[in-house]
Amino acid sequence: MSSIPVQIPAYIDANAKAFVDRLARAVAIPSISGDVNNRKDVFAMADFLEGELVKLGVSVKRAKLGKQVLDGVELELPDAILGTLGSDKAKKTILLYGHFDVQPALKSDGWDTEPFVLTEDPATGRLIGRGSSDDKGPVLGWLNAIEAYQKSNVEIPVNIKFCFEGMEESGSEGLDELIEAEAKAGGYFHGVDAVCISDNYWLNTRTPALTYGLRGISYYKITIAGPARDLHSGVFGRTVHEPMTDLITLMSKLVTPSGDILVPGVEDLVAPLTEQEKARYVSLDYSVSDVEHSAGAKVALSDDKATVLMGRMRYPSLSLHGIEGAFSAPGAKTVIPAKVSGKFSIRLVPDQTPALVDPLVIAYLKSEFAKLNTKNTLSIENLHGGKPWVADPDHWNYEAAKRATKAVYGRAPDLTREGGSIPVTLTFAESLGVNVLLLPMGRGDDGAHSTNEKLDKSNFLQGSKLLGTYLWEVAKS
Ligand SMILES: C[C@H](N)C(=O)N[C@@H](Cc1c[nH]cn1)C(=O)O
Ligand SMILES: [Zn+2]
Ligand SMILES: [Zn+2]
Repeated sequence: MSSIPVQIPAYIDANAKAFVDRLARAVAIPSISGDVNNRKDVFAMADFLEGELVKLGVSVKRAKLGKQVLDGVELELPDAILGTLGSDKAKKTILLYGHFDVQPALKSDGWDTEPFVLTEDPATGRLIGRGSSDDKGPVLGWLNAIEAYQKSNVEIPVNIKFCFEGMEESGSEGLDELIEAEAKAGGYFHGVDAVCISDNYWLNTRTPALTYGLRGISYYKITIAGPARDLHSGVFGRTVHEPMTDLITLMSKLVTPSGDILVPGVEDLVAPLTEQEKARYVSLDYSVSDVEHSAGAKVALSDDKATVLMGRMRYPSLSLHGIEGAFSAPGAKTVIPAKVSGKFSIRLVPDQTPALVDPLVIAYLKSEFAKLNTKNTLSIENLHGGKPWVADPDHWNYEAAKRATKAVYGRAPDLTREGGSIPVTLTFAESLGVNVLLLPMGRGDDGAHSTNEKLDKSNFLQGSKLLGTYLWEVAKS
């Protein structure tokens, strides 16, 4: 069988500057889905992407997803962008999903450069900016690949459906319902043969990967309130129940410093490990120094590679994210905050689901709060959730991606499970009844969600070739 015509990768190399410039224009739009003040930017990013798709001849339909209440403000959810390119009955139809929203980023968080100015470091070839790796680079990678086919006068060998959303970093609100409706007969996604998502990362900085699992998530906000207003600690200290003291005590009961989850019953739901499965982690191209390199410090929980990998891929984790309402500015303000909210999430693995885990968490928080004998009040909210997902890595969709990886990178990919979450992955798999493949573009040290997020220019270009080659190979399956 034929290989992808050489003009396609050659076009990508020859147009590297234009592709990086387009990524810079995308990064410049601060499309932070979790911030009320940036909702207009998420819409601007949808407009930008729609414009770029239309230039490629994609027929675009914007799907309204309704409204949400965020920080007490009612907001329109960003439109999802659905698209179609090709409708040849003789070809397979591949659905591509990605997201155009990003995590928050402020220079003062510790960035070396402006987060929304894509900055190329000539020494390392890094393209630094929020969303460069997660997920604007990969989304534009699909567009680069399609443009390369068209400008090389090579027919795209599959029909393509697009589903790009602007709420992935905030729980994909509204998208499950859309996917379920559009999967039905006559719907936009009906007839799709397989799904491909480029929205995660290699395990390390050397080996391309295909990913066949994701952890789910349950995200909680617990609020403790008491005094009618913030108080002077000299006047009220040791005089009133302090919400911050209650909150810190409660949050300290959730997880041990070595990562064990203390909520009774949560770890018991985890599917048992088999020797066969353990062997897969042992064989992956990975070492503890890879996690230390990505984290930027020697802080791994274990010196054993398989234990570290399983901590990310097949065991749940509970992370404490932040406290809203607490004093956090510079200086030494002597305040007793009147109301504070702690935020934490649990990454879920088979056989855990939010429906099974949430009641355990809520019952435990209530019982631990009762032990504090405080007169303050506790309220618990579940901000969003999603189930874990695991696919068959021997499916033809994966076999096509393995061939594409070999063709572009000259080596076989690592088969990985990702510690992060893309909740709609399972929705696609279940409602369409097809295989879903995760085909990452960036490296393990990209720093998604972190300061100085980057995408290596070589990953952007080689990754665009990989996505184009995958479309070529999957047509042959
Ligand atoms: C893996 C993907 N690129 C990603 O970053 N997903 C987010 C999804 C999420 C869930 N709650 C908030 N964001 C993640 O895993 O954190
Ligand atoms: Zn992402
Ligand atoms: Zn993300």
